[in-house]
Amino acid sequence: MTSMEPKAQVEVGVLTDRAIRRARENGELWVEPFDAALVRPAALSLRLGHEAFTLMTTGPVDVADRSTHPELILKEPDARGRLVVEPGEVVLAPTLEKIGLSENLAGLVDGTSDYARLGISVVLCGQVSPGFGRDTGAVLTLEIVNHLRHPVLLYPGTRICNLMLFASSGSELPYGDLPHNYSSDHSVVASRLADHVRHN
Ligand SMILES: Nc1ccn([C@H]2C[C@H](O)[C@@H](COP(=O)(O)OP(=O)(O)OP(=O)(O)O)O2)c(=O)n1
Repeated sequence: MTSMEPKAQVEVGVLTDRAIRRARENGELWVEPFDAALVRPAALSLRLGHEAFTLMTTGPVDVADRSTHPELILKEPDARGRLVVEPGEVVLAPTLEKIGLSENLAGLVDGTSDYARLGISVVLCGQVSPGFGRDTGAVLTLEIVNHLRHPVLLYPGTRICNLMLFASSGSELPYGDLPHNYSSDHSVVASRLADHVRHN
């Protein structure tokens, strides 16, 4: 992808379907792979990627101490390519799409209501900063939790969350310029919290 310099003005407020398509056309928004059916009335849907990791703890987690953080254990799909999530398990999985936002856009990502109604949380409603993925594109990381008493089977490659996009007034320090950022991640990356949490 080419670097995204702030270009034409995007519409103010939440980007609706027409504005999302326009933002893609004028380079404010980059999505790969893109499917026109992902564009919703006021959001861009994203699909579950093909890799998943379970968060495995062996003891208490001190957020400031990386050695205590949960380990990311790769999960194999079942024989039919489905992702099995056990009750109470926390699974990190990338979106299928890599996205890139110019400095003029910000986003909020949340699971779709279809999943919430089944007792499955997909993401802890994350904010996506202006400039996220601007240089190379980056996946978003989903934190999938099964709140039911039995396993659930998920289908990689299918729609799982919605990214609401907002026109911003242009960030002075875009996310990709911050240290310790997730702006070039092409797969799930463990929490970097230990790098910047304050030790008292
Ligand atoms: N489910 C999500 C939500 C967000 N992000 C990406 C987009 C955000 O721009 C970036 C950082 O999100 P944070 O909420 O951690 O924002 P901070 O501003 O605190 O960034 P950091 O923690 O990297 O300093 O991670 C993600 O990959 N998956």
